[in-house]
Amino acid sequence: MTDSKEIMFYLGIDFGTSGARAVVIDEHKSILTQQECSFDTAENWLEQWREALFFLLEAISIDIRPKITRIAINGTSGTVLLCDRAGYPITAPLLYNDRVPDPILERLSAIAPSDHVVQSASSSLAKLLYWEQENQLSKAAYFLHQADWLAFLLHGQLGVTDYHNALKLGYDVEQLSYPQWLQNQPSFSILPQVFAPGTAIKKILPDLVNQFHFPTNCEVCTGTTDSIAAFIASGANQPGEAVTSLGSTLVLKLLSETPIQDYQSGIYSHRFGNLWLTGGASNTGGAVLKSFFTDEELRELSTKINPTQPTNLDYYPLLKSGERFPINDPNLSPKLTPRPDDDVIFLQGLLESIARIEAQGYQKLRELGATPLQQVYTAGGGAKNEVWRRIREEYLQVSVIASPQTDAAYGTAKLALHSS
Ligand SMILES: Nc1ncnc2c1ncn2[C@@H]1O[C@H](COP(=O)(O)OP(=O)(O)O)[C@@H](O)[C@H]1O
Ligand SMILES: O=C(CO)[C@H](O)[C@H](O)COP(=O)(O)O
Repeated sequence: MTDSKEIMFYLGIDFGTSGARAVVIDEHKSILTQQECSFDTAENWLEQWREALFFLLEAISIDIRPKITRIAINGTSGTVLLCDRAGYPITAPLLYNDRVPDPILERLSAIAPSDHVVQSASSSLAKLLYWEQENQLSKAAYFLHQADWLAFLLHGQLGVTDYHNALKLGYDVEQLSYPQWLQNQPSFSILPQVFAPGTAIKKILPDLVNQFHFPTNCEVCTGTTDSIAAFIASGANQPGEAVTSLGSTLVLKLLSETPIQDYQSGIYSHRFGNLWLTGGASNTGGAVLKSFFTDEELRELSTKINPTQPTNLDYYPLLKSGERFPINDPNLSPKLTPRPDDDVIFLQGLLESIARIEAQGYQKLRELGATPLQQVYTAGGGAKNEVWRRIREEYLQVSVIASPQTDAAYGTAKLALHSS
């Protein structure tokens, strides 16, 4: 197989909550192919991720693969694992929504600043401390994020991450270094070295060149998180532009000239070039809708909703107690009653309530000094719901448009395209 010097394609792979997707683009950001697969069960995650990765590579046409010169992968933010010197996982991963037991929170508050984003039972650092307490670290050589480990399967390089994934581990994205309080921890030696998202790290492994016919100069880059990938996909790039991801969870990201950090409301800021992606992730979202309705029912029932007649049902849709944003309260209870007999009205109440939480989130960002909201793009499974878009426009009082591209994998392919 000869390497192609003229034509260069870029592959982005998104590992979301319910499945994985791959998108290949050319230098003009036009999509050449899209592939996807879903995860079958909520167990054996590492095996499922590995299989999904290689399934997606195989699914990309043999005509396209030899021209892919850069690959980047995004994962869910806060999904982490421990592995040994050879990259073999020595624990099952802890997922983005897994929570550590309460005593770990006391350890966290003893070592990290009180208003830091790591002060959460689901932060990456909380998970590291949990494993430390469980005596897992003596066998571990590397603490990695999901995206780091999947990239390792392609380039063979361990101990590397990006500063989007590393934020919830405690990496200081303003100073671009690990803070001293983290460097003082005994587990510091197993933390990954941090690069800008989309940095080319290493060429793809020779075995994979042979197996999949990638060019020998194909580089694997550092990745990002799923929500930031969806933001990049949207094309939003001006302060005041925001992307709401209506996936399993509700995630808000507003591009701001100033970073915002507020523990009480679960707000934090990712570095985004010279700007800041401010926002937070709520536990409400599509997973709650899915617990009541199939996708088909959501589509059907939504067409019967009259958005000009609000229900005034005041729900707080959660699968279980605990909220992160716009109220950071691990004990906040779900509120899903009263349930009307008519499913159309019930769904409308759920959609309105999630829209209200979204509006409260943007309002909070404004109060704390973020660049005022101008326009909202929408990504994720809920983006295709037109009646929800209209309901949300009412609550947000700015225009709400479906992202021209909503696929996180497309955003990650763009990251690979712009990589250094
Ligand atoms: N028509 C619809 N209206 C609102 N939500 C929907 C609709 N169809 C699917 N969803 C929601 O989209 C979610 C899946 O979105 P997706 O972006 O694939 O999530 P993730 O990658 O976070 O798992 C599901 O939880 C489902 O409830
Ligand atoms: O619910 C989540 C699944 O990944 C994350 O918490 C959400 O994506 C936000 O994380 P980040 O701001 O780091 O991208």
